[in-house]
Amino acid sequence: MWCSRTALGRLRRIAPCTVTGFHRAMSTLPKVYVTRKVPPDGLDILRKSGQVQFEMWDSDEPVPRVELLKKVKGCDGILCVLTEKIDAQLLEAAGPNLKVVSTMSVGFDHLSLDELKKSVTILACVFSRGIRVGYTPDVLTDCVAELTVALLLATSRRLIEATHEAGEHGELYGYVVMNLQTAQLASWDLGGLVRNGMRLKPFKVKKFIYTDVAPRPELANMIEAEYVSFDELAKQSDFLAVCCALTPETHGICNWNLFSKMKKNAIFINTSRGGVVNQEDLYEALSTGLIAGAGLDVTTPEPLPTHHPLFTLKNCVILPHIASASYTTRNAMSALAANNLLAGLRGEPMPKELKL
Ligand SMILES: O=C(O)C(=O)CO
Repeated sequence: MWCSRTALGRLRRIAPCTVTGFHRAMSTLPKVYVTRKVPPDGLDILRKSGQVQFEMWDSDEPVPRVELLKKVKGCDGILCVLTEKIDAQLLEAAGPNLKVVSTMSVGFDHLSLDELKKSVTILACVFSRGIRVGYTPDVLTDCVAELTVALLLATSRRLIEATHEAGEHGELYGYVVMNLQTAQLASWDLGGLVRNGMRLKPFKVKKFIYTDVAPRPELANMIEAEYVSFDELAKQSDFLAVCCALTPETHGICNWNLFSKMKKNAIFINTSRGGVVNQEDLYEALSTGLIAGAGLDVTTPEPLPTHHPLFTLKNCVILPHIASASYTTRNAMSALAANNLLAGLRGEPMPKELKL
């Protein structure tokens, strides 16, 4: 269904055989495909703008690739989420009208940036695709930090395991874990450490440490975090929370090299992207007691197949990528994604544009 705001402010289906003035006006509006049932605030912005006609994959499940390739044909804009690979094949399917890709996510590893800025040859003329990209940083960081803390506590206090024991035991006397008061909490994304650290400080964490491309004392001072090398980070942390973006540099960085340097009591948390972890190495580390536990909000692939070995481990808590899943946050993300899209189509600066 292609939709826009009518003169009466209502959505209507375009009947191809009844071409009225209204329909003619509609057909000149830029076409947008929305790849998921996005929360109401974003949809309202698109509808009320009167600026676009859009069709939406009206489901909480990802749009099948074949359908997506069909639907983007001739579109001026795409509003997507992180399950959609925006790559050469998709850009080819969309065709030369495509001007804006607006992703409702802070992560953009599903977008092939090289392809988006690439030059293409059409009828012997070379054109830069010049596609602009919007994304949604900041509006989800509190929600993600909240989930990171929840996952860290659930994993370290073995809450999921404990719920299964509750029917059989009173006080589980042998069930002891390390708590936060004696712990050193680490991350190699300082922004993430600060956001998580501020929430965990009242738990009386002993020390915060981080590594990054370089020390960032101003931000670090907010929680008195100490800059250490990657090796020291691995050796010293009791809790290691990964919050960095997935890039060629961070791909697979959490591997045997890291796990083998960590403490036996260490808890590993990942709320960034599954791709930063070598899952075979993580399985080995968890199943041989090299580290104590892992809490993963993200995996490769997503969803992780139910027969995956990580699911057999009691000391691995796996969630289905829900870090940003609160009503307020998802609405804010959808609103920002819609505003990015509309600004991009008007040729104006986007509220949050990714510089390509
Ligand atoms: O927005 C993103 O990139 C997320 O992964 C949200 O959890």
